[in-house]
Formats: sequence, C-alpha cells, structure tokens
Amino acid sequence: MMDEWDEAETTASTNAATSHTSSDGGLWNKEIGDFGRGRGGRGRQGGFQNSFSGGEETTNDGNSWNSRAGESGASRGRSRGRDDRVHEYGGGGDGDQGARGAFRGGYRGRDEEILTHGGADESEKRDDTDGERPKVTYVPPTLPEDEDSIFAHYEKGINFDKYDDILVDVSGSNPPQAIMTFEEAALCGTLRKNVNKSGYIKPTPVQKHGIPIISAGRDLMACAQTGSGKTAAFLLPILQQLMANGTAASSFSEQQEPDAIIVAPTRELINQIYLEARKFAFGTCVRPVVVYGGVSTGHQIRDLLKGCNVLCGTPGRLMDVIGKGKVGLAKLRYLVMDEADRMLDMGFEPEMRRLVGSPGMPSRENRQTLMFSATYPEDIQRLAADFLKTDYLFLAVGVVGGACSDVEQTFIQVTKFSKREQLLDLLKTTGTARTMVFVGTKRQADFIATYLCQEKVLTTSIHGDREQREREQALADFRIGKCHVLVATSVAARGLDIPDVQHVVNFDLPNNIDEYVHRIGRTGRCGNTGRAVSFYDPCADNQLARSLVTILSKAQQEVPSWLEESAFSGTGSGSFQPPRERFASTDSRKGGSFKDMAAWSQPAALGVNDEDDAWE
Ligand SMILES: Nc1ncnc2c1ncn2[C@@H]1O[C@H](COP(=O)(O)OP(=O)(O)OP(=O)(O)O)[C@@H](O)[C@H]1O
Repeated sequence: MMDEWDEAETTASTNAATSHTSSDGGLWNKEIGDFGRGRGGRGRQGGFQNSFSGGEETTNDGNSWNSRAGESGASRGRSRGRDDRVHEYGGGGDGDQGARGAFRGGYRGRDEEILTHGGADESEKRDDTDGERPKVTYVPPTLPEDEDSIFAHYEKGINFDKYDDILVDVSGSNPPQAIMTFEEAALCGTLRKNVNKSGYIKPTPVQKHGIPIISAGRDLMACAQTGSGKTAAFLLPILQQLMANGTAASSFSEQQEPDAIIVAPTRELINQIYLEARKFAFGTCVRPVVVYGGVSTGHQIRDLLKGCNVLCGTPGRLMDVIGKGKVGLAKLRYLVMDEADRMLDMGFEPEMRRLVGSPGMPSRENRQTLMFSATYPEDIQRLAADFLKTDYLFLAVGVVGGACSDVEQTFIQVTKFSKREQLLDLLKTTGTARTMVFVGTKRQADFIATYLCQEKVLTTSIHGDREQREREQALADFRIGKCHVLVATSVAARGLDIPDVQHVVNFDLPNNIDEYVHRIGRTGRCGNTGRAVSFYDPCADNQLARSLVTILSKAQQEVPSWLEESAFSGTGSGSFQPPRERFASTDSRKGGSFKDMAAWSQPAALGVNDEDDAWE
C-alpha cells in the first residue's frame, strides 16, 4: 500500500519511452516501433511516428522514425528480439508504470519539445512534486554494508602528481595557510583511517586549500578542474568539524535537524555524493541521508527519520521534505552547493532562493556556505555572492572554467548525416574501451542507443525520460562493464565519477562551453588520462567555435586550423549570439573577466537550446 508520504511522480521520469539496454548487443525488432536499419542498406529506413503528436514525421540524422507512443507505453515489459534473446524495453515490467506509459510515455513530437528560456521544458527540469502525477514507488536496492564495497575505489593516474604544478589563486582577506598533507588536516582517527582506506595518500590542490578554509569557518567559492577531488574537499572538513564539536549521534525523531545540507543538480550525482559521505563517515556517529526524485518519498522519509546529520538532496525533493516538516533547519551550520554554477543558473536559482528563505534557515551570517564547481561564469559568481558572507574566499585551481588538461581533445568535422556512421567507425577503433556518448536530446539518446544495439555494440542509455530504476540500472551496467557504451544527455554531464571512462564522444556538441568542459571531464579523472572526440558540424556548432578555440589553447591542446578559421571568419561570428557574460578567469570581485579571451560563454539559459533534458 502507498505510504502517506509517497509522492506524485515527477514528470520526467514517467515519460520513459523505450529503453534499449541490450547487454547482449542483439538486434531489436520491437513491436513498439520497428526501428529501421539505418546502415548498410539492411532493410528500410525505419520511421518513428508519434501517434500522439499528430503523426508528425520527425527526421533525425537522415532517418525518420515510426512508432506509436501509446503502444510503446502499453507494451512495456519484455519482448523477444529477432535473435530470440530477451531485450528489455519500456518501463521494464512494472505493471503500474506500464499502464501509465500507455497514456504518458513514448517519444514526443517536435511540438511537445517546448523550449523555454531555460532551454528545456521547465516542467521537466524539476524534481518537484506538484500536480496530478502518479505515485513513485521505486525503492533503490539496499546498499552493500561490507567495507570492501564501501571503500571500493579506482587508482589515481600517472598525472596525479602533476596536480601540484597547477597554479592556485586564493582571493579574499586573510586566507588560512594551505595544508600539504592529510596529517596537517588534523582529522580524527576514524576519519583518517577512512581516508586511507579510500586510497587517498596526499591531498589534491583543491583539498590542500579548501580543507583549511572550511575548517577555519570561512565561506568559500571554489573552482577546480573536473575530477580533481572537490567532493572530499568539502566532505572531510565538514565531517571533521561535526566530530570535533561532538555532534550527537542522530536518532529517530519525527523531525530531523541536520547539521549540513548538500545540494546537487542531478539524482545520480547527489547519490554519488551521499555514497562518498557514507564512506568517509563510516564508523563514526555521523549519519548521512540522501533524498532525490524518482524514488518513493515514503521510503526516503522513513530512512531520514532514523537520524540525519548530513542531508544530501536534489532541490525539489529537499524542498518537499522540508515542506512536509520532516526536516528542520534550526541547527544547520553548513550549506554546500556542488556544481554551484548550475545550482544558481536560471533553472535552479529560484529553488535555491526558496531554500535559503525557508523558515528556520540560518542567515548567511549564521551558517557556512560552500560552493564548488569546475566552471563559474562571471554573472553567476556575482549572483552567488548573495548567498555568501561578504568576506568569502574565492579559490581558483588553474584556469576557472578550464578543461581538464589530462583529456586529449580531438575534433572531427562532420555533417549531420554522417554522424552515425562516424560514431560506429570510431567505436570500432576503441573496442571495448568504456565510452560515454553525449547527444543533444532524449529522443536522440534513445535513437542512437538503439542504433548501436542493432549494430551489436553493448550499449545502454541515461536521460531524463527514463524512469529512475532504469537510470540507475543503466549506470550500474556501465560501471560494471556489462555495457561499455553509455549514451547520455546532459543529465550525465556533471560530476559523475565512473571508473575507467577512457573516452567521451560528443556526438552532438552542447551549445554552451561550460557544458562541454563538464562532459569531457567524465574522463581523465584523478590524474588518469582520457580522450574526448567531438563531432563538429559547421552548420550547427559555429557559435561554439571561439569558445572551443580558447578552451583548447588554455589546455595546451592542438587547435585544428579549420576550427580556428571557423571561429574567426565571418561565418563563425555570423551566427554569434550576443554574449551574456565572458569566462571568468578569476574572482569576479577583482573585476577580472577574461579580457584576453575572445570567447563567449553562452549559458544554456539564454541560448537556443535543444537539450531538452530533465534537470531535476
Ligand atoms: N587525494 C586523493 N587521492 C586519491 N584519489 C582522490 C583524492 N581526492 C579525490 N580522489 C578521487 O578522485 C576522483 C574524482 O574526485 P571527485 O569526484 O571529487 O572530483 P570532482 O572534482 O568533484 O569532479 P567533477 O568536477 O567532475 O565533479 C574520485 O574517485 C575520488 O575518490
């Protein structure tokens, strides 16, 4: 029976159309749409016709698709492919979800991809719980409790020590001295042991500077390249302070009053941060809890009420539990925004303002506010200052907004119609190397994943129209190597730390440069090297050319001459949109923007955006 707390489903996750995890790489011959064979004349070019969108035929990359959304939802479950092996698709055999899909699921027609100022259907961007939506009943699998699982980690790479050479700039008054070792962080015994068990021998620059700043009680806006250890930079000093100040073991109560709240923009990322918090807090009295959309609220509230010192959440679900009175803010001492620039852009800013304006929330003078990201557009920095004490410190490790220098960036000029074949050719050269393929839309993600499955590439996908269970399964399959290709929309661009991702492909380039930086940062993490290949379609991607040239130059990477020409020729600037802001090279309080950079950073919030993905 449904719990009193079980919430209505978020729009995004109920709209799952087809899923296509094909761990055996088999062909699909689905009742729900009959995807055509796009390559090598292996049959007719399939069409995907959305019966709920007026039968509009959508052309995509040279192929039209025909399917019937209603059928796709109704026939969710398991079906046998042509090779008689079982393939999972649709809602995955959850009766309730399947029935729901009959009315809500399926691909949407063009007319349904309503683009708002945020570039995505605002109703999909949130994890909110308003409106008439079906109940969410998904309960994630129980987490393993054994130490080997909790402390499982991948090895730092050959370039880990090069982190020490990166220039660091701390601005603001009286910054504390950086630490050089974890010993200097004066962590309590259990925390220190947990750091060791996590395989951390020495701190990364953002940890060397960030830990003492946070321990000194200062507010912080920190910028450091992707994969360089920002999560531990905020978790360790917070946990240490909680331990040092004798935080009482949290116990059952109808209202929990956490000491720390951590927010992040996507469900998978906040769950990952929670797992890190749980790892570092192992064996201590500090109890982290996570809440995010797409999962049964009742389940999460029951877990929350058992005790909560550190609450990790996506904004919508967080506001939901606060609104239900299950979380009180009176004791809050730390507010952390991971991917802070994203948390403060147009999509999430109102929610963040609601959070800090919630009854009981300590004023900024009475809490510590910490912001972390690899990118900080200058206008977002200015806005962020509203949330911070006036004497906050700005920590810049390397170039603010710069790409990770351990990622080799390559660009291939393509036409819209040649992309799929190029992708397949590329994947043939990389074999079973773990690869993330980023595409522009949820529909495109389904389409490309299905295509790769047909071509016997072990592929799964993640995007905002998949149900949470499917999203988590897809990530798990990718993590363990059951599928070596993950097709993803921007929902997977930020923060995800997946071992051994050797390769990122931008099948569709994003339309803002910060997004590019985060996407390619899924590889080349923790001193490991990685490779990013981007398909550049001059007809679609010209507006990004200058920013790309800048990013490549700053990362000491070769800039293809054709890209440079495109960036600085009339054609490059012809489609140029007026800039909202420039890259910030440093603390915006210094009045410094990248005066030397001709590149514009174009936030998704203002540009024409076909990234119709759901940001929770
Ligand atoms: N001092 C360290 N020694 C060894 N490994 C570390 C250290 N610090 C962090 N790591 C590991 O490096 C990886 C990347 O860290 P993390 O996910 O915190 O990066 P990030 O800077 O937050 O990246 P992103 O910008 O993509 O969110 C993780 O697997 C983490 O456990």
